[in-house]
Amino acid sequence: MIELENAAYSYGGAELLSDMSLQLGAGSFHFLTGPSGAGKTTFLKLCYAELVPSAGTVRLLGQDVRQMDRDDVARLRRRVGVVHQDCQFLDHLSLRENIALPLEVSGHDMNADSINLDELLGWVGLAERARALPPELSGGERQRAALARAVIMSPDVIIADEPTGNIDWEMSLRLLTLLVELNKMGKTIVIATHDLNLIRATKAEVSARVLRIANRRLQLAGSDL
Ligand SMILES: Nc1ncnc2c1ncn2[C@@H]1O[C@H](COP(=O)(O)OP(=O)(O)OP(=O)(O)O)[C@@H](O)[C@H]1O
Repeated sequence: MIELENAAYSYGGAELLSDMSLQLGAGSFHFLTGPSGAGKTTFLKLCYAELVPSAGTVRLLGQDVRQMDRDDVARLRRRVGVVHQDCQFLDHLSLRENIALPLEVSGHDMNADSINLDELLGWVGLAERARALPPELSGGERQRAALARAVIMSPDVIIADEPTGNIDWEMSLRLLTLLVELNKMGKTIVIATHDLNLIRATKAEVSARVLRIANRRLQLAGSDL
């Protein structure tokens, strides 16, 4: 699904991530940890072709990101769902409209479409909040809405950047349960998190690999977490 071969990334000439080689296979579940500023968000952006490596190669769904044109990137956006760290919404649209936005932007006929928005809202526990405006939502509701928006196109890969950043433990577990469910449906999952307890709590549910960024390198963390 995602392959890195000696990939590196530099901001303004200073190398932040160096010599990363790794394969994230179809249906795999990966956590990504590392100190603040280590480059987790940057790594994820390389994984969903928001950034292009400054050296080496990143292949997403078999395609070299450096060789993608705008159409390729647009196609790819439908197959890779991203939960962003700040989960921004359009404040003047309801929660339901925000979640449906990726469908509308990609020209789906909302009436003819088989995707059941109400079912998705129910799955993330937000059926009752469908008409609420984003500023009226709690942190946990926003995070679950962001997940619903990321999966509405039925992507093969879901990349989540600190999806439990601003929510309590119980809600974090609930959100993670949703991601585990998606993985059991065959989706490839990559989650950046600081929260090692969350990783530990997931171990019983799913066979996840833990990646760590340290000293500009990507490493596989040991089993001592
Ligand atoms: N667009 C940019 N231009 C220049 N430097 C940047 C840019 N984006 C990020 N950086 C720098 O790259 C480093 C890594 O940032 P990144 O957001 O990838 O780290 P992170 O591990 O996700 O951090 P956190 O855990 O705090 O979210 C930081 O020092 C950041 O300031």
